[in-house]
Amino acid sequence: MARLKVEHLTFSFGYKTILEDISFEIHEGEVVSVVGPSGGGKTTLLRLCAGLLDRQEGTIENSFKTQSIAFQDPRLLPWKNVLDNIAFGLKAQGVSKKERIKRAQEIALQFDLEEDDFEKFPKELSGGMSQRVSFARALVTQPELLFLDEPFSALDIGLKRELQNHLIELITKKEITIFFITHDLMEAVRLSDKIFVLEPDPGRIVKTFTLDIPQSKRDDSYVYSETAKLLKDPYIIETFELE
Ligand SMILES: Nc1ncnc2c1ncn2[C@@H]1O[C@H](COP(=O)(O)OP(=O)(O)OP(=O)(O)O)[C@@H](O)[C@H]1O
Repeated sequence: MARLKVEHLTFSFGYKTILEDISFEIHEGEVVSVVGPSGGGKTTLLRLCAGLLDRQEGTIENSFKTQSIAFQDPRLLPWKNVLDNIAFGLKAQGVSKKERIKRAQEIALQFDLEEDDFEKFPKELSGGMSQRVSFARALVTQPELLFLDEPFSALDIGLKRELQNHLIELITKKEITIFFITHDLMEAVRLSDKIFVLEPDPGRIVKTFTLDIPQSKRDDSYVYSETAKLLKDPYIIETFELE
């Protein structure tokens, strides 16, 4: 079974230690989120795990065969149109041009992008549309492991829910493993099997919450009541400085 295994990871920018002695495992089919205050090192941890930053101390073993990432800012290629942006990762997989366009069109329509938008360039898109293109680009390659860095934060509630539901479908079909970071405890409760609390200065995982009910069965009242419980947890109170 594929897994991401992190052991004793410590990382500094210059003299500032950002992450200290982080260890955890993510197994195939799991959804794991990291919550914590701004500047606590969440993005740094995700970038290290995704191989976008060079490790300093500790080890990271990633045995997933394919992975992709969606960031908070969409990072689309300005010289490519919507479909070509979505299809970008498929080219590297050796998928034919015809098939790339077909798959990009299918996922674009699933994410409520319209045919009229397919030829548009990033500068012609709204923030929400760009987010959907970025999310579609990350999913079109059907990655085994998906890294998400606050991908829903700039979206309106309806769109956020729609994309979350799309992920929940993939999670329910056991088609994906997800590691994501968020400020939003409700989002973490809606989607995660495990939630790590990252306390800052330097970043350490101080608590892990486990949610046992399948994501597809978590209705709003479950999400609200579990989030309310989390908000009373001493580690959450301390980490987010709620008092
Ligand atoms: N390239 C860099 N060079 C120097 N310092 C950096 C760099 N990137 C991030 N940092 C610092 O590392 C710390 C952790 O940043 P990081 O972006 O990982 O936090 P975060 O928890 O993801 O924050 P946010 O939720 O605001 O995105 C911050 O103090 C930040 O200023």
